[in-house]
Amino acid sequence: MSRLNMHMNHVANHRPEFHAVAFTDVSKLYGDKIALDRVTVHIAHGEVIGLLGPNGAGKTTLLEILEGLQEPSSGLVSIFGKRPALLNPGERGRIGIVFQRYALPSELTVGQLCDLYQHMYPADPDKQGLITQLGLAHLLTQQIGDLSAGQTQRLSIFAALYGDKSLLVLDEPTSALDVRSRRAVWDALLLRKQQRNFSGVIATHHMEEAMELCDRIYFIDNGKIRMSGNAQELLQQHACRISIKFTAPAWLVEELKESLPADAPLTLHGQQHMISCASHQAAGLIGAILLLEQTNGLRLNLVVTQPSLEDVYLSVIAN
Ligand SMILES: Nc1ncnc2c1ncn2[C@@H]1O[C@H](COP(=O)(O)OP(=O)(O)OP(=O)(O)O)[C@@H](O)[C@H]1O
Repeated sequence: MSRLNMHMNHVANHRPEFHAVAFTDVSKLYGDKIALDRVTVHIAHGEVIGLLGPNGAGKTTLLEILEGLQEPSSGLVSIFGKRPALLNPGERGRIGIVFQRYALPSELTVGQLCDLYQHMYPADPDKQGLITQLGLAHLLTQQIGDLSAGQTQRLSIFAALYGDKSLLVLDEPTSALDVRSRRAVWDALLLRKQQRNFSGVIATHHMEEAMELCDRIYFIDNGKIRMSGNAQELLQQHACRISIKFTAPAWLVEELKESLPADAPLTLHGQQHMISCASHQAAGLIGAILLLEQTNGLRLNLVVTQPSLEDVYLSVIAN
């Protein structure tokens, strides 16, 4: 990295206005419950981050602070260089939100709400395109109060994406969606991202969603950030183990056990045996099993599984 880049990074880390969102050393207490514990998350302009963590980890609390619905107990929060409470209506209008508890006006029809958004954001030319992409075209005359949970969620995503948005704050935006609708929403988000280059923060329980949509992923647990990076970095930082699964008669398993390294345990899962090993051990062990298969004329149904982001997550959260 050049000295100029290093200097710019240093300045950016200490000047919140250089980030779209700066969460610096933020804690939040509900009574004596610590929901966020000295959390620092900086989101660059045009960057979308993912928040992954178990139920009660603090994801919604972080998003609610960002939205100005909660005040932090300590620490600094800024959006485009300002405290959330000090944003003017115009600046607020450039934040697209999907919240679990955010209700749309149930007495309007879908079409009326979309028209209202067109009126609020007259410069956005693509109302019809977004309606079609999000699978809302056949629902325009339906009252919002009569929509299913997934249909309501797709309409909330329309409301978040439509208009000149600079920041998206999405809390489990596809939790109620079927597989096809979820992918349609991802496509719509990625397309708008290409066109608008907004920043964003997405809390989700879907690893695949985080990998598809986010430039960087934060694992949060018990109010603390445990790990962050892009998917590749997270996999590399955390040396996860490879699993080698096979079926074999007991005598062969006993034979194999004698040649296994002490740190590559063999366990039985139903009918399947599994060896969990470090990546540098995998090739040798696979070779040994294939040799046993060949010399004994057996079919051992060997399956090798590389660690996934979900494995990293589970192991980070378990620790
Ligand atoms: N208004 C509140 N009053 C008291 N405690 C709260 C309040 N809101 C959240 N909490 C607590 O703070 C912690 C963090 O909750 P939060 O809703 O931020 O978790 P989350 O990561 O979004 O969980 P989930 O994945 O289940 O949505 C939890 O222990 C929760 O019980």
